[in-house]
Amino acid sequence: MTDSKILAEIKASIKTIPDYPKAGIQFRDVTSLVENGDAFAKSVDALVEPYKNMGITKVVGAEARGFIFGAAVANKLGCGFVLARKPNKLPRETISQSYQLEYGEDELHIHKDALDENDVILLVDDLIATGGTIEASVKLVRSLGAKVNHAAFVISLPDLGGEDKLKQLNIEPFSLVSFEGE
Ligand SMILES: O=P(O)(O)OC[C@H]1O[C@H](OP(=O)(O)OP(=O)(O)O)[C@H](O)[C@@H]1O
Ligand SMILES: Nc1ncnc2[nH]cnc12
Repeated sequence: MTDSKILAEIKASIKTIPDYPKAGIQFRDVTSLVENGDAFAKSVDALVEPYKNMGITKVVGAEARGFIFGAAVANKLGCGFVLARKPNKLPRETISQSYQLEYGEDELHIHKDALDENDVILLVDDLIATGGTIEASVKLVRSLGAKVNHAAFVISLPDLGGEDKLKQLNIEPFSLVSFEGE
């Protein structure tokens, strides 16, 4: 368990931008955390901690902010990192899944040969809001036969219901900091 003082430092490093990218959205900007070397290192350590002895074979992270933390967590766990990318970015054969966001809709692709039934996956992203992105990632991973029951985030926005959606998919969510009613 990461110390609450460290978690408070991590939270304080995240800037909030009102009305970005649309009116009414409180944008929780993880770039300000990543720009702070100490907060970035502590965030990655805290994300890795619960998964050290869980037999994770690969981390999956979604473009673009999921790449930052997903790759760092995979490296610390000593496993591979699989990129879930927006359309027309991956060169080999892919499968795809469309999804809704807090402020739009999109589609994620994953290489068909990146995972198989022997893989145990940890999903990593910077933030969970509606859960649309991570639900699409769960569907992609499971449709390739890999096992996934855990997802880790730096930031949770519980008011948007994403963590509840994940529990219905039999995914245990874990997040470092939460912005609720703020
Ligand atoms: O829980 P959700 O409602 O799906 O929202 C969370 C997702 O939204 C953001 O990504 P975005 O699609 O804005 O793309 P980016 O990483 O390229 O900025 C964020 O990095 C998460 O992946
Ligand atoms: N409110 C928010 N802040 C930052 N990233 C987001 N992705 C979806 N909702 C977001």
